[in-house]
Amino acid sequence: MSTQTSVPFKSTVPGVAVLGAVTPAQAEILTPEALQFVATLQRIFNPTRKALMQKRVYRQEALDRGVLPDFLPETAYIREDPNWRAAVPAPGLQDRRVEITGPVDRKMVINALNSGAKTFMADFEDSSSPTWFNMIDGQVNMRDAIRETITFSNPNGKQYSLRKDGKIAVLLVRPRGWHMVESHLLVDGEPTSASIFDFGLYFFHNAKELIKRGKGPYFYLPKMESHLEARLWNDIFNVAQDMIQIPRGTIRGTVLIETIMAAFEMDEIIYELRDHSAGLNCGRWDYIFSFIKRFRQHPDFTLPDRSQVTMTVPFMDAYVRLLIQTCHKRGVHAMGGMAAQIPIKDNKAANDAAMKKVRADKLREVTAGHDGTWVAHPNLASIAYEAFDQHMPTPNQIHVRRDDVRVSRNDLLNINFEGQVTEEGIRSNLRVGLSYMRSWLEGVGCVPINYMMEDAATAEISRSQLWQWARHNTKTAEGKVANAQYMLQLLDEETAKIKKELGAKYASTKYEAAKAAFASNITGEKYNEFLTTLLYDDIVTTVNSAKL
Ligand SMILES: CC(=O)SCCNC(=O)CCNC(=O)[C@H](O)C(C)(C)COP(=O)(O)OP(=O)(O)OC[C@H]1O[C@@H](n2cnc3c(N)ncnc32)[C@H](O)[C@@H]1OP(=O)(O)O
Ligand SMILES: O=CC(=O)O
Ligand SMILES: [Mg+2]
Repeated sequence: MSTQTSVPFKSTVPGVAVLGAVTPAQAEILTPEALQFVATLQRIFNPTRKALMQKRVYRQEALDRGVLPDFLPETAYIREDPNWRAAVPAPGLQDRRVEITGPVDRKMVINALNSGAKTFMADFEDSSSPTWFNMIDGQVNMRDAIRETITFSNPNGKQYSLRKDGKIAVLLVRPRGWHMVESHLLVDGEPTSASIFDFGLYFFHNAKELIKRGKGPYFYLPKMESHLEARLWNDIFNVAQDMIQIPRGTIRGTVLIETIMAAFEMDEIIYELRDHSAGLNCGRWDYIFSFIKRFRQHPDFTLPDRSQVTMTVPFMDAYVRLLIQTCHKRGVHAMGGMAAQIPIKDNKAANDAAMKKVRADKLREVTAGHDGTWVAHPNLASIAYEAFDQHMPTPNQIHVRRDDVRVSRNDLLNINFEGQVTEEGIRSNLRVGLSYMRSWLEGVGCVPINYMMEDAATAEISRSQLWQWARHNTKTAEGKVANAQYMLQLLDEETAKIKKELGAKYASTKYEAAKAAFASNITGEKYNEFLTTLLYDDIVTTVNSAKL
């Protein structure tokens, strides 16, 4: 834990080097057996991971040439077969009407498990800055949470422990996506896949304990772009279960459909994972990001201000409907997503307006047919319960089939709706991007900005919109051309405002580093696939130089 001193760690496992310093508690995670387990998965599966990442590059080249996505002809037999079903919901996952999410920080893990939500998605991904400390400490926190020994003493004197009434949320874990590596663990001289690192350590230490306690190792699987990427997870699940000798099919994974490419492969993704599937989730924020990213070279796919890209615009509405229909056809949960509004403490009227938006979002989800939803903050759980309890009397509504729904390729790509790019929209994206990147570089992956939750996915939207608008010299509502020069001028102005607000404190923040990285991302020239991979080297803190 944070009060302990971190020291270098020497691995005794052949071919495995730990380059991050650890506290004594963190060292308990890095047992030779656990490191060997992760190394085995890495050796078997990392080549496939890398090949799949290369496929994404080729696919982008085709998109840039104008080959837009479509349902795959070669997997039509999977989509068109009405008879196959995925696994039945695992113990503790039948009723998921309210799921709280949050980073793997010790205090927040306790608060989330105590929040009254049905489940808690502990997030190594969008809401975590993947510093070595955060990632390895998160594993300590997961281990202690599962064994119900987790406690926390806040420096302000407040003590935290788990509630004793048996109403602790069921745990699901979201490992980092396929695109990330963990540079503090080398296997045969190469950084480990961050997905394999997060999954492997969590699974190795906790799978049997979870089963003993009547649940299982449950995951959320982020940012996939194809059913072949889902197949990779399924293969890993099979080998991991075999290695610790638990039955195949014990693991459950809920896949976030949060890329435009995956939207065309929903059936196939469930099919690949069918013995391990716990359904799909509408990862709305990454989905918007992906839409902008993948179509960024096409001026006719330019979206208006971020605030105008709501869940009811045609391409978002189509994606929701297709996801619910697909999940229920295959007997699995169709989970909703995250409203970005969070409680506002110092302004009742503003808080009421924000809560009204959350309520409307949850009502939309439950009446559309979702089986549950996400909340970003414990105080939002009751609003989500209200909507789902009123409209979903059963533990889920998987039995409600939506065979009447027809969603075509054109529907998934339909951006015919009113909207504008405004100077305020540009400034808002600049402030979000700058402030979020600053926090991320300082080790915090989810922050309130202007009373909204901002995380890696929402910041990516802001960054990518600016890039796309500059790339196509988009005209603003005020009649300006939003080219690179304009973006950089507004970036200077917004940074100056922040500098003035913070005064002397500014110098001790990472704002300048954030600004430098941001500036190179908003001119419409070189596009980086992810902000997180771009910035990752800046948070790497290796202490051992040994590269095996
Ligand atoms: C696009 C996506 O991927 S969405 C999923 C990823 N995003 C998330 O998971 C969002 C997680 N939420 C958060 O990180 C936070 O709620 C924030 C950053 C948005 C707001 O945080 P704050 O401003 O600190 O909230 P606030 O001050 O109101 O917190 C009050 C209490 O609730 C706790 N809390 C707030 N959010 C959470 C949460 N999601 N889980 C557990 N506890 C929480 C705080 O730790 C604090 O506890 P304390 O009173 O014991 O100190
Ligand atoms: O992970 C969720 C999202 O909206 O992105
Ligand atoms: Mg996401």
